[in-house]
Amino acid sequence: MAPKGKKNTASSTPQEQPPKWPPFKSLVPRSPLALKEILPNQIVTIPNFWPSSLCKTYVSFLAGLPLVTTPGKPKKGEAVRVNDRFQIQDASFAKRLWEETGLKDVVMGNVQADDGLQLNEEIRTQLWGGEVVGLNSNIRIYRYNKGQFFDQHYDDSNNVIVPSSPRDIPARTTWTLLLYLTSQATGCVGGETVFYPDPPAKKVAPPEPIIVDLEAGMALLHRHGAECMLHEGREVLAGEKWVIRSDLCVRKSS
Ligand SMILES: O=C(O)CCC(=O)C(=O)O
Ligand SMILES: [Fe+2]
Repeated sequence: MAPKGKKNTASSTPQEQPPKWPPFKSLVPRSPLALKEILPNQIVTIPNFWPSSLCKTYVSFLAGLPLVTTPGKPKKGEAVRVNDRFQIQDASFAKRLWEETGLKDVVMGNVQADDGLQLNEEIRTQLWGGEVVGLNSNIRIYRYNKGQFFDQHYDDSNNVIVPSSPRDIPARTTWTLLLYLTSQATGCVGGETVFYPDPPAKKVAPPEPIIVDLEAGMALLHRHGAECMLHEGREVLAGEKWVIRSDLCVRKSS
């Protein structure tokens, strides 16, 4: 699946001081979230992960952060990414996003809506690529204005540390997490995330791409690293697309 090149390794210098992120108080109490399978073992979504009120609060807040426009010309081997970005190492926000939003419960199968993907322990471990221990502290915020996009690329798996008590956990990232804060309903046209399955054999026409339309408050998870599918963030045609990005982390086997 993921050959060398076109990797999403571009990074801006992480900011020092974490922002004062708005609270998630509108998320409790709530009914259980559901995992929706888009492509087996590759793409799942969590519809209505955040209510639109929280998305709106976040977009207003994030617009005040010092976002940096990425250069149009990437370094060798990097995907063309034209958007405004803010990046921060924030273990405390990653922990809150994991534990206080219902994400941990739905990913670990502690709570599961009846209409969601039902997984047993073994299949769950296989799906996520190990024992999930939290989210990557590397939090990325993207804003795409009209004309901006993220060209076709693969996402890398990275070795990370997930802070924990009594001991920090050596981990690696296995799935990308994208949380969409805007959609057509908020005036954003275009900007879909599109996945390109590999053709089943050489000289065979590639399967239809999988187009995921933006939904404000929906989270999308997709497998990355060696089995990452080629994907892109399509050009935004009107309005603004806002995304919060992190990754699922699994315990590194020693
Ligand atoms: O913004 C999108 O739809 C895609 C983002 C993406 O591919 C990434 O963060 O690696
Ligand atoms: Fe990506």
